[in-house]
Amino acid sequence: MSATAVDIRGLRKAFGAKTVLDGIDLEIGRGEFFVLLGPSGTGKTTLLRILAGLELPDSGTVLAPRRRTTVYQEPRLVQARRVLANVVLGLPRSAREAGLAALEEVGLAGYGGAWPATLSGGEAQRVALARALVRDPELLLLDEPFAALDALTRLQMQELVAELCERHRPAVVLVTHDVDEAVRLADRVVVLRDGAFAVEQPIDLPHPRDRNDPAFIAHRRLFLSHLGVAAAAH
Ligand SMILES: Nc1ncnc2c1ncn2[C@@H]1O[C@H](COP(=O)(O)OP(=O)(O)OP(=O)(O)O)[C@@H](O)[C@H]1O
Repeated sequence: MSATAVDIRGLRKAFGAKTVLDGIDLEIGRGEFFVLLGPSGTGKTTLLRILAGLELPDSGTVLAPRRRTTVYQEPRLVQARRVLANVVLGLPRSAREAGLAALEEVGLAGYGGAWPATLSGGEAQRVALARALVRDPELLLLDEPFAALDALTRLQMQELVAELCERHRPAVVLVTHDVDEAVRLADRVVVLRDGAFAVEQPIDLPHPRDRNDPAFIAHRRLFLSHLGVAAAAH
């Protein structure tokens, strides 16, 4: 089995006259937690959509596992189906047990019969995670999955995702605007700017990571400076 989950070579993508991705090369290892940071409109979601098979590149090659799934900023639950039915949507009946186990893993044991409308934002996002988990993805694509949550729930969800990924070891691509989230979770971070990687940095710190650790702060500074934010202000 290859150690590489994702292999992108010379990827280019334009929308009309606007080149969004301009010759991207990227290899992501199995079980690697990879984070894409970048200012708004730099093509992070476009890269994720290409990895999901939802968008085609103009040129270049993209190899990604077929067993891949995306969690979005909003949970995208079917309101007319109960929670468990949402988790196993599109799967055979035999997936029910695995669906219940996935709900338990995300801290929602006993919620299978609930309706989505009765859930908090954080709970709904946990259901979206369970729906991803039950598919046992080799590649988990996370498109700002915590962005709509309050600060405390966001921290709890980051912890949960770190635990789940540690246990199941999918390759992960997380898109975020949150520098601390990137440093907290990533094995490697890139900052995407003007169609290319402005900086690429492994984060080799033990988990759980302490925001006050000088190494954490140094990474934060580096990424903020590449995002065009004055590091001194932080
Ligand atoms: N289907 C499309 N048609 C035309 N332009 C598009 C399309 N999809 C994306 N774009 C443009 O491509 C650029 C990159 O968009 P993308 O959503 O990938 O950026 P992003 O880095 O994810 O932004 P954000 O952080 O704000 O979500 C933007 O200028 C956007 O308007």
